[in-house]
Amino acid sequence: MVERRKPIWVKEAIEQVMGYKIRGEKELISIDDCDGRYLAEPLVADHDVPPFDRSPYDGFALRAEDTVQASRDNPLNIRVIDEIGAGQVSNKNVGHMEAVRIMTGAQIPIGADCVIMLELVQEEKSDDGTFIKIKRSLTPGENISFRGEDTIKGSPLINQGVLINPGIKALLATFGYSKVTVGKRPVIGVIATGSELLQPEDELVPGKIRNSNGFMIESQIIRAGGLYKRYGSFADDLEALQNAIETAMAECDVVITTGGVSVGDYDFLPEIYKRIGANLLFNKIAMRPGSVTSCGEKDGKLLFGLSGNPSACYIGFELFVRPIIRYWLRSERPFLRCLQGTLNIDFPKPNPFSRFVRSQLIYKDGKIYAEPVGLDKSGVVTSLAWADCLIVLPGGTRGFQQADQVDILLLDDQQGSEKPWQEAKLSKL
Ligand SMILES: Nc1nc2c(c(=O)[nH]1)N[C@H]1C(S)=C(S)[C@@H](COP(=O)(O)OP(=O)(O)OC[C@H]3O[C@@H](n4cnc5c(N)ncnc54)[C@H](O)[C@@H]3O)O[C@H]1N2
Ligand code: MOO
Ligand SMILES: [Mg+2]
Repeated sequence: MVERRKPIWVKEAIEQVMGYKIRGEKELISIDDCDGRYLAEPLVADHDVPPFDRSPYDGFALRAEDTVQASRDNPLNIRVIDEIGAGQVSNKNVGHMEAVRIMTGAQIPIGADCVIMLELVQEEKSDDGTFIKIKRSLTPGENISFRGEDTIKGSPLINQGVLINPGIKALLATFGYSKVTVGKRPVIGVIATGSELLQPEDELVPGKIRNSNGFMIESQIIRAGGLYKRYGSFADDLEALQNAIETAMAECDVVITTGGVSVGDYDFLPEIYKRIGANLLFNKIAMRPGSVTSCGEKDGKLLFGLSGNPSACYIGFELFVRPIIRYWLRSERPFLRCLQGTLNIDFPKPNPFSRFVRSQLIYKDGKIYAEPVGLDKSGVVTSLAWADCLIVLPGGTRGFQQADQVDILLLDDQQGSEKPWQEAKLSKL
């Protein structure tokens, strides 16, 4: 008699997994290597930016009070007493009816309180020196980028656990972080199971397919911010598989297998959980696809048994493994971000369980829509390539119509969410 498994809610499965979440260690790395990494300490401005009052234009720095009488009919002559480019500092004090020729980015000289652009003055050189003719008045502070106008010393800028993007990298350089403290990446072991599996370079032969899940999971690990360790694919051989899993559990922070978790004759994962003495957190979840997604814990480490069906495998990773990786990387927002939007087409399939539909986001007339992509079957692989979100359709519903409001989980988003999306429990388990 085949065992009957008791399903649990997705929300509960996430809670069970997060019961074993771990914050990873920190490491100090070169700024050159920080792309794609997560800040392990908050970034605080340790000085004002800009650090001095500076000119935003190529022009002349002068005193506004000297220009009060200037007009088209009454141009005033102002003596140019110095010239500075960015990086230079004038040692002259700008006095009455004096100006310093200044380039964009240069520090405003003492005495000056405004800048006029080069295009707005006429420059005249004579034996008596260089003068500019000013035909308009200026106000104090005009055309000055003030010290601290971007950010002031002590301002919190970026939280820990945030992905270092090009803008954050610019801040690291601005504040002198030639080395940066980031979260050490968890090493996730990846094991594909199945006697039908070939390598990408292998020719197809009858009955066999290429291992796509292994590569997909590795890519999902990278997207989540972790490191993968590839153990390759294994035939459905209990002893060999158990060996590989035990080795991976010893060498990695988390281990993922794909395939072999259901009730088939060659689905050996359930037996392996028993044999290695893992504490089985769940082996059935009220969701589609991915209902067979399993997870065990051994000595504080998680062993995820993702489905062999590509779409189920993909979704199992995003819902359960991703938050573990993001939490490890010190994120305060490890879960998928959820938006509410409008279903763009009918989806008539009834849902006994919560359904996660591979979909694409669409922005139309200022509103958010989502539309399923490809065939909605667990064994389908192609739709994954087009999906940038998952529409969540609650279980216990009889299908959905165009214009219904739905929850949408974002797949490529880096911001994340503090909490998992709110699962609607409309059906009975
Ligand atoms: N009698 C039942 N049969 C099945 C049930 C059930 O409840 N009772 N559940 C079905 C559901 S739902 C799913 S999902 C699958 C899960 O199967 P497994 O996780 O045991 O995976 P496999 O049997 O090894 O493979 C399933 C499918 O996926 C293909 N596969 C496997 N690994 C890969 C890979 N690395 N890359 C690409 N494709 C892979 C494999 O060839 C099979 O076609 O069980 C249902 N059956
Ligand atoms: O777990 Mo299966 O993917 O529900 O189809
Ligand atoms: Mg199976």
